[in-house]
Amino acid sequence: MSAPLLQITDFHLGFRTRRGTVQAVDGVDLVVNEGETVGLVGESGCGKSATVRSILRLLPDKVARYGPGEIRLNDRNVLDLPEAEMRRIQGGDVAMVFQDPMTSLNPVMTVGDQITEYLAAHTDLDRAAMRARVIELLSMVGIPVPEERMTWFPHQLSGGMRQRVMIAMALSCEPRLLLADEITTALDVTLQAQILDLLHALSERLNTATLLITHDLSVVAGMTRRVYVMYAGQIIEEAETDALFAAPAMPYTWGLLRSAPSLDAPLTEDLTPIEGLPPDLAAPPPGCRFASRCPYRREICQSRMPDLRAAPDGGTHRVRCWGAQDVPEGGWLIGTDWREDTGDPRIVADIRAASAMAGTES
Ligand SMILES: Nc1ncnc2c1ncn2[C@@H]1O[C@H](COP(=O)(O)OP(=O)(O)OP(=O)(O)O)[C@@H](O)[C@H]1O
Repeated sequence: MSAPLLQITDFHLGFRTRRGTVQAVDGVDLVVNEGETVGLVGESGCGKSATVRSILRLLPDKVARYGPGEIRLNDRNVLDLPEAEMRRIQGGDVAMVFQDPMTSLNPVMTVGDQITEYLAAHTDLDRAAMRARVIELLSMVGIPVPEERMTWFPHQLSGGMRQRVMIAMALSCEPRLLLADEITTALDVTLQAQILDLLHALSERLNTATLLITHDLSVVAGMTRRVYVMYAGQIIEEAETDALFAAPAMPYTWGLLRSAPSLDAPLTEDLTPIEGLPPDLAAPPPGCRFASRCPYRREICQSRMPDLRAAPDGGTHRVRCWGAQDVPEGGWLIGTDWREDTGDPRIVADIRAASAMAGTES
């Protein structure tokens, strides 16, 4: 069997700060296969961006310390590649789209010139062919009258249009892997759905694998087949997306589901945020990193870190939680029905609704 397109193995990343090393990524394993769309979900500050930017080595050299661990792209460890080779990969095999197109687009260049410049750096098309390609790309992402819009500056376009331009640019060289970091966070709900639909359609058409990074679990429903949930620098749960929605095995994931707006709930319904704050990554606690916020914590949770192991529903579902593992050290603290034991029918109903949504749309 050939190696996965992207294989991250026991990857660590530290930031040097005056307070010591902030261990932003702490032993992450993650795989994206050719043509596959995978989600990476977690609250702000959990290390999603740090993980994803490490794939292209985009973090500031002065403060970032990569490793130990490996990030293999096409079976080559990017952490060992020379700078020139990394530049070839950026925008070639791998492209990235960020949350805020205004900071990624040049405000004093027309969008047409920016895409042309990108194409010139990565292809050997002549000027006429590049112009035709720019028009084709803009119309591919649904920008009307592309011949005219390519002469516009970023500030003349709406937020949704700017995000479409970024997607056009990222896909212009038909990358094998697209890294999409919170690309819909700044958009309203209707635009979010449009951009996600567009990305879904284009990545299928071009057979581009996508790593979709978001703090919002509802974004991955219907978009991804598999999802990784990250917390305080670690993967704490991974599963097929519909399995995760049907039976989140870790109280943190369950909390994320409760705090995400459910598409069919009335707008007046309160969301339930997860109480408390993540730990300081410069001095993480010895046990489970979610323990201080977890309503189900026991002694072992605070003193010993659980490994990522098979979840109760089996298959490829894995979870880093003492309460959801069948282990002699103290598993089944919570019991298999703990999600329903809370007596809050709304929570269970929400999980079921989300699961049904994932089931119908995946
Ligand atoms: N340049 C830096 N120097 C020091 N610490 C940093 C730096 N960049 C990020 N961090 C820290 O690393 C941790 C992970 O940050 P990261 O940006 O990867 O999180 P995230 O999950 O992507 O959140 P967000 O969605 O808000 O970007 C955080 O604790 C953050 O404060």
